[in-house]
Amino acid sequence: MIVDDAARLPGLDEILDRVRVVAIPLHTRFRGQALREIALFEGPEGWTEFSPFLEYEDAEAAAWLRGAIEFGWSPTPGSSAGRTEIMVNATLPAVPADQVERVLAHYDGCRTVKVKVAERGQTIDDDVARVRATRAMLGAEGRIRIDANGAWNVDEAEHAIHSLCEFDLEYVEQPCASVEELAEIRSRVKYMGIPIAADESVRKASDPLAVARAGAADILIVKAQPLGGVARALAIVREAGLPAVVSSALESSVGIAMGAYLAAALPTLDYDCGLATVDLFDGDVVPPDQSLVPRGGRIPVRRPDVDPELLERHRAYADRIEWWRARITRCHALLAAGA
Ligand SMILES: O=C(O)CCC(=O)c1ccccc1C(=O)O
Ligand SMILES: [Mg+2]
Repeated sequence: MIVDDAARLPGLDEILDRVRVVAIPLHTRFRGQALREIALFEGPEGWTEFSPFLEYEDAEAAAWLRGAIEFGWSPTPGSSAGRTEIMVNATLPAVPADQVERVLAHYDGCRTVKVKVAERGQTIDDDVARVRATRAMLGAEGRIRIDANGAWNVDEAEHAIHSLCEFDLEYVEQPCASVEELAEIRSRVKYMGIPIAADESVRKASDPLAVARAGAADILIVKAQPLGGVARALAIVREAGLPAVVSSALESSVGIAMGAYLAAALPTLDYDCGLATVDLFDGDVVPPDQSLVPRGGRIPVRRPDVDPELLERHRAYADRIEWWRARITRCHALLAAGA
């Protein structure tokens, strides 16, 4: 255990009495999904979000519940260096090149774009066309990072990085699935000066520090909710001793706020954060003046107020609400048992 979790675990009823479940449509499919289901509840410190993806097992989802509880029940994390705004990147799903302009038009003023690559059913030519179109839109000064979500083997990753390096990549996120493969691809492309970032190898690993210990990445991607909260994410960054990029998990403005506080609390923040994904939604749970969609490439560091009317407008169907209540019950039991 790398942090003492000072916060007590609230009782299950305390959570279930307050939980609201919403389903928010996406204007562009992401991870194959066109609808995002999210559970929200209000703790003594404010609203918080629990939104592990539907297919995740309870053991993994329980870490997200720990993160959600921390944000609702622990004092709001303090900011480092007086940061009150966070610079964020646009996130571009693996769309055809002719849709790049339409999707990026949703993001106001982002100088950095993360391009999703290696989508199942697509080829490297699709990735090259998408990244080329992104570079054409951003101009020479924009920053482009790519994220393969571990889909390539080492040879595929090497070929892909060679094919994409002409577009000047800031870093390559999770090109391969395992820590061993990451270490191998990192050493193969080191001469090109393109850093390797680890995402799933941190947030899905039984040991989030293994990737740093193995020298398998140059950069850590950290996400508050999946890592069990801001305090745990900060501890991982501290112990890993690597530069960190704060990202998120396709959350509403409430979950994004958790990420904004993590970004604000980091001692150094050299990279734009993956906290702009509310722009992929057709709807939110907070009023427009409270929203954490980026303006001028930045989001504010604050807890947004939830709008009860929007909770109602996006309310999930009764069977889905029951499903989420059962999931919260199981994950709470895992946390209570010391998971
Ligand atoms: O980092 C970003 O730009 C946005 C967040 C993002 O890409 C993401 C969102 C949901 C699930 C997985 C991922 C990912 O980084 O792989
Ligand atoms: Mg990623």
